[in-house]
Amino acid sequence: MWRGLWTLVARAARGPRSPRPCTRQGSGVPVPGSGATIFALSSGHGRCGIRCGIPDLKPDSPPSANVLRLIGSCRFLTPSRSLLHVPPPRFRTPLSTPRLPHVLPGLAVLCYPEAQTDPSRWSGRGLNHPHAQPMAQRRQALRQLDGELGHLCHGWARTLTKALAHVEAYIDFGEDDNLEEGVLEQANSEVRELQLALGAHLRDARRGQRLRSGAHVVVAGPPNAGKSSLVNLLSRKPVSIVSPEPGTTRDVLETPVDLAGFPALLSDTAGLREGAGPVEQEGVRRARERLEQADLILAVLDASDLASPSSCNFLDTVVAPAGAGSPNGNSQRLLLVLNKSDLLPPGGPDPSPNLRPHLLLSCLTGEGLDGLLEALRKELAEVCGDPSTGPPVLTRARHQHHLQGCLDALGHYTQTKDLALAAEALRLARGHLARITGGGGTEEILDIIFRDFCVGK
Ligand SMILES: Nc1nc2c(ncn2[C@@H]2O[C@H](COP(=O)(O)OP(=O)(O)OP(=O)(O)O)[C@@H](O)[C@H]2O)c(=O)[nH]1
Ligand SMILES: [Mg+2]
Repeated sequence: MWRGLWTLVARAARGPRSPRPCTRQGSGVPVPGSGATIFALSSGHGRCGIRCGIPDLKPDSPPSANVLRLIGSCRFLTPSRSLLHVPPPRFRTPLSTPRLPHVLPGLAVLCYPEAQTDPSRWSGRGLNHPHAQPMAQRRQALRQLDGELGHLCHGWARTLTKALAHVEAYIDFGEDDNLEEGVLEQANSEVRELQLALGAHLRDARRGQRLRSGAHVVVAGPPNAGKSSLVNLLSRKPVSIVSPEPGTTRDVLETPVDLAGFPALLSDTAGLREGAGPVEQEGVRRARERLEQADLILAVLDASDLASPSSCNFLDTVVAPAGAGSPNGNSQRLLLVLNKSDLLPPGGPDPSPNLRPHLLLSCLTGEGLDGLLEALRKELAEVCGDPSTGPPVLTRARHQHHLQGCLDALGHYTQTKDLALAAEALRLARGHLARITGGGGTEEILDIIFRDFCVGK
């Protein structure tokens, strides 16, 4: 299988855009040629890929050891699965990552369908899946890899181990060895602080999930406002049919996109209006359903047609409630976009001074797109959590599961009156953290007991 892979790599590298030949690196079996190809296995939802690049080999500067080690570890591809060669010009470039300083823009991408690998093994090393690597995801993954979340968990684990050791010491030596007063109270207060910290962190978990899977951004508005044009503009591909005929889009069309550095699932929807035929009505029903699930609504109106009944109806039924907050207290995020600004008189007054804050855009000319992307970046940073500023968020279900298990066990600790059961709850809690951080063995507990108390001496 590797021979086949390398043949493809070498063939890609020998193409017209890649004058340099390749040699195999990392596994010891050379591929004819004098240069060197570095590739990186990467993965994402549903498929993964291999990205190839020619390293910038300076005479006294070999490719980084990281690269070579990764090549040696590419063990997820199995011979039974076929490789799909995506030829130029569909290269995914540039291949510039902080961890691979020697790799130049990629020569080829070998996409590998239906990979059943654990994405977390590869994403975040600067080698993410070629179609799913918005900056925010990459930053978040790098921060997790660099250990920010790890440091946090290790800190919690240390606190918990100490509390457990002190409770154990109290049970085993409390009467005979005259442990200092307040040992239990101290453990209780540390556990309470830990509960607060874990609870706060877990509340961020949904944001982490959005960062991993993409925020749901729904484009909605009255017919003919330019919703599909906007979806095509943001996704930079013709996802939806655009036509001057109102009611062109009738179903929900989804496309994954990188929106201002954040991963998002962008949905185009049918124009909201009453009294259309049954097919369009079904489209409208689906659009409304999708709106309810949106993390962020991109509400699009025709700036030159704000007084039409469909525009007014949309403002009343979708835009106003989102701004005012829903009955259950969760107001939906919404960005109001007035499209077709090119149809307004140049330099004229704002067409709608009484509307809530809005952005003027022309999908036709692209004017206003930068402002929209900046507004999207701010909104999505709120929705997903901005990995460059906020605390590291939980993007992995496994971490979330164990932190929740730890928190539940701490809840039992605080509730039970039986000291033996309380210690068992702490042990359980520590076990959950150990699944993330490792450690948590008996030696650690004993070390703390003998360090902190004058027992058995
Ligand atoms: N002048 C101008 N025309 C635009 C602009 N954006 C879209 N259009 C035109 O408006 C018409 C409708 O655009 P669509 O993107 O199909 O609108 P839609 O909201 O998806 O329409 P439905 O799917 O029917 O609800 C098309 O003829 C577009 O070319 C714009 O910024 N300026
Ligand atoms: Mg449309």
